[in-house]
Amino acid sequence: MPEAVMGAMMRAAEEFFALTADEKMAYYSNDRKKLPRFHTSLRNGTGEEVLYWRDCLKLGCHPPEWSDKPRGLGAALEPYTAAVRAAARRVLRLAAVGLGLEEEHFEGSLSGGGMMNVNHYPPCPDLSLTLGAGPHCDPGLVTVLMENVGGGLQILLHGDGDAAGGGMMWVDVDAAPGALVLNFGHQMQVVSNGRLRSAEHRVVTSARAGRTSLATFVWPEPGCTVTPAQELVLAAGEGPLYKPHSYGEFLGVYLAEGGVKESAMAHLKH
Ligand SMILES: O=C(O)CCC(=O)C(=O)O
Ligand SMILES: [Fe+2]
Repeated sequence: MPEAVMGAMMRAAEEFFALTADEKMAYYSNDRKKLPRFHTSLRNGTGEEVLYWRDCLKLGCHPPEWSDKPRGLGAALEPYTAAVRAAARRVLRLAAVGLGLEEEHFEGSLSGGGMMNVNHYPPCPDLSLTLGAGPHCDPGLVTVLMENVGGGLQILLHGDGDAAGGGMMWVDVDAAPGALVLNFGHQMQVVSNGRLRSAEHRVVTSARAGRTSLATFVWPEPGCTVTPAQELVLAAGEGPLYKPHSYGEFLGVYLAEGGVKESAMAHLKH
């Protein structure tokens, strides 16, 4: 992806979070369906042991639109979204071939939807009290992530079950400067009938520096019915692990469940 396209988008995101609180709050809403929407501190509530320190601007990508301050955001959004979708399409074609499916399997309405999280995690003086974002999987097919400061994103590794903690541990995603990070979401696990798993991830805070990240989600159109790929189900003779479902309906359930992998996937299992 052209560095100028990535740089302009990141600068615009940083400028948004540098606006006054009043300017940002013009977009504040608790209505999960609204776009664009500014919100803060994922799942912060009473009785939780950890506080989530994140501000987030949620943007629609179809079409990408922004006409307010900062002006650079409106100009940067379209070329960035187009480049990200092109990168995601390449990865989806490779994934399809790797799974033994037609190269075009994910094209069309299966990958025709999406949106973007523009995230900002302020620096935090006491890391034991906060997370940037709690453990979750993304709901769609693939997420393309760009960050301005390395470090913060962690992924849950599933070991062999012998190690302490049941073989699970959080590991840092150590991306090279300027690299994009891609992770699969729930719908990839469904289509691949469990061969490619949705990746559980979280974000830890830093005492030194704030961090801005852009997560662009590529997912099915809301009216699309998602099923495990027939070829995979038949080839393995194993039966479909997941039920056919409307993506729009699943997204409603996912948002209500707060991103916990088991409860979201329980709605899809046969
Ligand atoms: O900031 C990050 O590295 C991850 C953000 C994320 O997981 C999300 O927006 O879904
Ligand atoms: Fe995520």
